[in-house]
Amino acid sequence: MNKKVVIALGGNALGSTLSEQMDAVKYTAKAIADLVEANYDVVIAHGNGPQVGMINNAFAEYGKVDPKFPFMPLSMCVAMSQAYIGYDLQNALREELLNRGIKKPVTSIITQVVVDEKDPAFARPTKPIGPFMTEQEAEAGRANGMIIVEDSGRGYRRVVASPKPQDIVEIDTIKDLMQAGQLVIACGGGGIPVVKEGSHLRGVGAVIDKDFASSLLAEKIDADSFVVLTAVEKVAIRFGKPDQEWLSELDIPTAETHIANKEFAEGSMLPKVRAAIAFAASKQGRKALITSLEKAADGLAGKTGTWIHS
Ligand SMILES: Nc1ncnc2c1ncn2[C@@H]1O[C@H](COP(=O)(O)OP(=O)(O)O)[C@@H](O)[C@H]1O
Ligand SMILES: NC(=O)OP(=O)(O)O
Repeated sequence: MNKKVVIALGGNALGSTLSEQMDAVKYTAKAIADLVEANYDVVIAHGNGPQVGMINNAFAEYGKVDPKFPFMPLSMCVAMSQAYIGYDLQNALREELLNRGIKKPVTSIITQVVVDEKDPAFARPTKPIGPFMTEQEAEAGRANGMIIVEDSGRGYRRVVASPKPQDIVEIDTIKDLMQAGQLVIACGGGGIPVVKEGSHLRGVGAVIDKDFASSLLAEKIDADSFVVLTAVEKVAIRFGKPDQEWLSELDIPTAETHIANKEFAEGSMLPKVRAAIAFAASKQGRKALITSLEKAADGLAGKTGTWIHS
């Protein structure tokens, strides 16, 4: 039986602009097609930080048409990001698989992810979205009600609430499509954040971390492995320092110690390690891998990357 793998694609797999994305997805499709050829049943999730901010900004004009929405709601912006990233990714994958003689339908699922309205994350926005800004742009954004923070000397960036994912509404559809042999793209941008109100699902203003949403997705489909693909081949301690040490494996207690020692940067490596721990802790034998897009196949073959296990 094929092994089930959930892949979380980071920013380098998609780029930040439309033209970067169109090029990046071709390269990304090759790395994923390699996994399909190696007989993994793959489900793909992806980020949307730059894209969801860009969509939100682009809709600033819309407020003039419909004063009820001075800003396009973030839930709507996440839905749009899922659609246009999914569209590019789906077509790049379809073409790459066809070129290799593999007949496998590729489908993007508009995915809603349930969050808790009482999640403390709503009171403490931390998720950076959109482009970097100058000080003047940041001032203008603040005047429009945005929360904008300075990002470690690199400029200013808008931050929004990022509640933890609780449930995946379309999970049965994802499972059915996998069962039917399809390559599924789901939980894009962490999923459209919704709260349950009886039978109604109400979109809320947040962007869920795609690493946490993909970890939950991996749990729900009972994946053999959860794989976070980012720009580095391995996780390091003392990252960027002269005595930096790349790690090939991490058990959960050691990972927790490194977290307590602030070895993993908040907003970049920390959520990945936490999401990997969540999957590895969810059931005996489950393992998570953090590696680069280029090394995905080698990583799954046990040759590289950082493996997180119980
Ligand atoms: N301890 C660490 N080990 C390895 N990389 C780290 C570490 N701390 C921070 N990083 C940085 O985190 C980046 C991954 O985070 P980010 O770029 O936000 O992810 P994404 O691929 O999801 O867009 C790496 O490329 C690396 O520059
Ligand atoms: N939603 C999300 O986590 O996007 P990024 O990975 O682009 O930050």
